Order: sequence, then structure tokens, then C-alpha cells
Amino acid sequence: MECQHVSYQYPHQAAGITDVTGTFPAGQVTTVIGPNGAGKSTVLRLLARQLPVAAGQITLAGKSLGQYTTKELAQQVAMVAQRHQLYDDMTVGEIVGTGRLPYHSLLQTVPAEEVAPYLATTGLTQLVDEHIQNLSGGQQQRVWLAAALAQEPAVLLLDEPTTYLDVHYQQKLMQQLRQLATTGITVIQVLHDINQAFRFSDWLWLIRKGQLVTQGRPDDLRQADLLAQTFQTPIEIVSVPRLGPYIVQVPGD
Ligand SMILES: Nc1ncnc2c1ncn2[C@@H]1O[C@H](COP(=O)(O)OP(=O)(O)OP(=O)(O)O)[C@@H](O)[C@H]1O
Repeated sequence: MECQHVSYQYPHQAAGITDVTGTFPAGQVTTVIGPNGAGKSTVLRLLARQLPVAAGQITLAGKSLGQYTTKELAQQVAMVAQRHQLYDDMTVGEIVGTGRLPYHSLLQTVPAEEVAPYLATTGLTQLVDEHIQNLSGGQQQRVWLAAALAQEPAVLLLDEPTTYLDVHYQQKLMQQLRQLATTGITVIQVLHDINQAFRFSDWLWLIRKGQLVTQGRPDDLRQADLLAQTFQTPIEIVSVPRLGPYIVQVPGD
């Protein structure tokens, strides 16, 4: 997936993103990082075509995103959003089944066996008949992930997917996303934990004030000055035994 000179402004707002050109390498995990309000979620929403590009273009497999039909796009791109509508009266199995809808006609019900593998990979098999409102925030987050995986997308977008997860599931999710990428899925996520971003990504986007500061491999972008400038806070890179380089925020003068 690629952005070429992409701009977007929210109606009646100065905010948005400006002239963003960059790539999301296929079959790799790209993480978008940057301060609050930098435009990270806006980028994801443009990639999911939830917002229209105002200038420039986004391409997927060489074809402009605007040229995909809604159904084609739903088969190609899945999004795990930051906030979700809650379907209180739906069970876990039913919600995960919604991910299969782009592959069925409207009147068809989704067979349970189609949903089972995605429940299994997200550890939800035992909760299949549970109503979503009875689940914890972290369990609900896994339901949305399972629904997105059930879409069998070429591109998986995740906006702060670790927010409701405890450290165990955060780690598990990061490993799972890497595993998914090895199967050819292009993973694009927004994370706030910089160290997690550097550790579990193949490619990074640094965004600030609606602009792409730079993109590159984690090893090339692990520079204290660059990160300090992007986040406007003093940063040092220290070495932690068994973990390697670790980015820490240090008190300013
Ligand atoms: N629906 C909206 N209408 C108007 N302005 C918006 C809307 N959504 C976001 N913005 C503005 O656009 C800018 C970028 O927002 P965005 O949510 O993309 O940032 P972000 O980097 O994801 O932030 P955060 O880290 O806080 O989630 C911000 O200034 C925000 O106030």
C-alpha cells in the first residue's frame, strides 16, 4: 500500500494531514508513531477509505483505493478501530461472523465452522456464545480482532490495538501480528508505546503535525535526536540486558 502526496483536512478545521508520501511494505508490520493529535488515526482512516483523500492518492496493489468497489475493498482491507459500536445483543460468534459477510450474499448466514479458526487464534473459542457486553475490555478487543481476521484481508489496520490488553496479551498480539505478516498480510498499526513499536515492527512511520517526518526500518530510526524532535521531549537510548536498546524519556533541563 502506498500514499502519494496525500492530504486531508477535517471540515472547518485546520487539522488533518498534509502531503504525505510513503509506503507500507507488503507482508510486513508497519507501525505509525507520533504525538497525540499528529494525524495517526487519520492516516488509518484514509487507508480504510473511511475518509476521502482531498489530494494525492492511496494505492493498494497498484490500484487507486477509489477504484475498488465497497465489496472488493471489504475483502482487501480490515480495520480494528480505536472505538467500537457495541452490539450488546450479539454474541461473540455472531460478531466474528460479521467479518465473513464480504464473502457471502446478504441473506446467507455465516456457517459456524468458518468462524471457528479465528475464535481459536484469538483465544475466544470458549466465549463463542457469550454476549459481548459481558466481556472485559481486553476480551472485547480480541473479538474485534477476530472479526477483522475473519475478513481474511490483504491489509489489516489496527488503531492502538493494545489499549485494553494486559501485558501478556499485548505481547501475544504483537507476536501474532508478526506471524500474520509472514503469511503475506500487510499489517499497519498505530501504537503509543514506542519501545513496542520499535521491537515488533519491520517498518516505522514517524508522524508529527500532520506530516510524515520520516519512514524507515527501526534500526535506522532509533536515534535520540530524531525521536526527541518528533515527540518534543528529551529522549535517551539505553541498553537493557537481554533486551538491547531501549528508548527512555529523560527529565529535561
Ligand atoms: N472527526 C474529527 N473532526 C475534526 N477534527 C478531527 C477529527 N478527528 C481528528 N481531528 C483532529 O485531527 C488531528 C489529527 O487527529 P488524529 O486522531 O488523526 O491524531 P492521532 O495522531 O491519532 O492522535 P492520538 O494519538 O491522540 O490518538 C487532531 O488535531 C484532531 O483534533
